[in-house]
Amino acid sequence: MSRPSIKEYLSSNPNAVLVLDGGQGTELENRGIKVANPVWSTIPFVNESFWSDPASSDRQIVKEMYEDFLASGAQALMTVTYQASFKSVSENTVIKTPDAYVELLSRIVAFSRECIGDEKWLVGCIGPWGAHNCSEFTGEYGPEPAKIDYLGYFELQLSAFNNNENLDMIAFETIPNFHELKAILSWDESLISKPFCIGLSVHSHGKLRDGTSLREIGEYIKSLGPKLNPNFTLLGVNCVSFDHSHNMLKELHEVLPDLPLIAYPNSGEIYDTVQKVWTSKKSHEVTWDYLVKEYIDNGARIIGGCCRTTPADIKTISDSVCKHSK
Ligand code: MET
Ligand SMILES: [Zn+2]
Repeated sequence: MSRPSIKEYLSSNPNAVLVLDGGQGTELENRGIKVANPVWSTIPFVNESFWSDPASSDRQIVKEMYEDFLASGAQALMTVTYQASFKSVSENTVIKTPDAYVELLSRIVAFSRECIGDEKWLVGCIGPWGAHNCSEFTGEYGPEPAKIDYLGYFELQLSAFNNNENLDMIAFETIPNFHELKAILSWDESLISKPFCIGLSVHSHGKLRDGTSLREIGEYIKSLGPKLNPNFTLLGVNCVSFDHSHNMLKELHEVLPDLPLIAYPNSGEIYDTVQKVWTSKKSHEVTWDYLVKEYIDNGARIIGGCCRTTPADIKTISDSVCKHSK
């Protein structure tokens, strides 16, 4: 393997800030893939023609997306597996058995690795429990969120990713509910056996979608002390409001000054859930350059973009990271 462990790289290069890629799902949509279905951006991989037809246009589109993110300066790139839990895949596609599911994930990861080469870090993306019922931006997990079997939901995807040498890190993304976060943080090295990061889904007013304050989350993590899984590498926010994202990082950094943070907000556009379209209205009060500096000043070690951010955004981020990191 020609790249170092991402965790070791971050700890032995304390001033390094890595550039992540942008929103893969919406980028594939921009490039013509129809993602409006229960497995969202994973849909192209579910069709057998993706693998069997060398002229598959979806294959070409995914490849070109990675090429463009790489050319923009991304050093860590994510698999397109946000809505690819066993539940979502087995209930909504022809892939029904655990074996066939694990094979699907292994093919996706191998293909993504082929696209990005051996030098870059590949991050296995896992959406939240709420991704299967579209509650990741409300955090409303029903009357008894503490009783949900989070491990049962994640287990197969998690173990497939743990066992895949092509993956350098696992990312739990857009986590909107404190019970879910606590569950993930309770899993030891036998359950999460490689470096992992957690992106929180935070409302623009600065609280987790379920209303928990970021301070409370930080205090909770501190209270875990040595019980924390040593593979826990970064905490941060993803798919949050562009204009408010720096304040979220600041709050996390204040309470967890030694923990490396990760930030990848969305473009600032709003998703209209009725019309199922993104409003092109961006209310940018700040610029990427401003945000990147704020993120770095507040402990960010990985910076990228989430939904509706494009290779052009990643290029801007990458230039700002060069400018502001030491
Ligand atoms: C709803 S957030 C989605 C994050 C995921 N990494 C994607 O862009 O596909
Ligand atoms: Zn997103």
